[in-house]
Amino acid sequence: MNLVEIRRELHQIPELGFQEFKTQTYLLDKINAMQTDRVEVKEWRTGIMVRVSGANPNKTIGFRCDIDGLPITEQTDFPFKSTHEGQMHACGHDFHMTIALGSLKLIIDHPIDNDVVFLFQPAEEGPGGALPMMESDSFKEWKPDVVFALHIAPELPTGTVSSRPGLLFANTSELFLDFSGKGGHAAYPHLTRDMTVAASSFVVELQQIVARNLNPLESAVVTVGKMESGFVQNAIAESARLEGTIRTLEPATINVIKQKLERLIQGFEISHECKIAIDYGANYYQVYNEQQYVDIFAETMTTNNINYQEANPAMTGEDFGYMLKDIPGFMFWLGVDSPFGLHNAQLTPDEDALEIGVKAVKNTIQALSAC
Ligand SMILES: CC(=O)N[C@@H](CCC[C@H](N)C(=O)O)C(=O)O
Repeated sequence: MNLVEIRRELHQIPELGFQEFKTQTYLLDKINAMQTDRVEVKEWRTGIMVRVSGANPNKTIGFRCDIDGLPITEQTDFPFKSTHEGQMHACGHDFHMTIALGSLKLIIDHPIDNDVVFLFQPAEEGPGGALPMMESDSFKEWKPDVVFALHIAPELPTGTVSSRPGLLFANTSELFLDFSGKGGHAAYPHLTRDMTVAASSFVVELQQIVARNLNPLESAVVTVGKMESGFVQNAIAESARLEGTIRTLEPATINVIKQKLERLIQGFEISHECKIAIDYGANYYQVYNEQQYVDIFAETMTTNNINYQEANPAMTGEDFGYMLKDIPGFMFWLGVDSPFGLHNAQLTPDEDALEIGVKAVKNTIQALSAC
């Protein structure tokens, strides 16, 4: 299987959450080409579940990958850059899918005792595919006893993997705020309520929630990643929109931040004479790794000459956290040595990491089967 070719083909067709139609067709073609009588395939919305029957099964091992891209315009000069304007695999899901396909092929070609389920999950970047996938009858029928997943890590060297027992990724909540007030002519500010000014002040004030309302020992991040307002240079904007995300290490801290945010909104509605509608979008539960499985993973990596390094918790979010809330398992970082990080329009992961990822996943499945 040519992993680099597959990754490049997938890289060219990034699609947003629950719109991964071309991606699903591409994956199904590859999966169907591996079909044997031990392989069953189910489609779930734009995702896919594949079960490979073991020779003598008494449990099911699950490996999950995410398949969606981001609304980011790629800024690389690669001949295989995204062909979908304004969309990019800027979070490495092209790598995750390729590694899942490569490992699936090895597990089909080299049968193990236990059943293995490969989950190609849509919409990780939003609105979240893990939870609805888990609620499907297909998932319940093939529910794994242990599950794991990986994520590329641009800041780690190729050949290194990393994880930790306990909390790996944060709790997250999306944040969408719509400001509306009385717009008008740029020359008459006293007759209007300027939503560009209101939203700009709000972004600055928002930072005080973490800095001045939370216990400094409770880690949290509030980021506004997108801001829009107005129509033209010489009119005062009647509307503005902020799009962001809240991240915390403790699940309960998210609610503390939301309460403070809502009080801030009340104050802004009075002082700026406007309305502010709030939508929390998708909320993801923390990724919490089971010690026992991280130990097996670390030992398996060392035995297979892959460098294992203990990770720190990160403020990234992952809806895989919902799977780990229900099923024991873990997630790990795969080093891809990119000078540009996740969600950067110039992310350039090292393709040598594909082989290492396949080796890590295949050997981990075998180790989990044997334990
Ligand atoms: C690994 C990673 O980068 N995951 C995303 C998950 C996004 C969750 C949601 N859309 C949000 O922004 O809260 C991340 O941004 O961490």
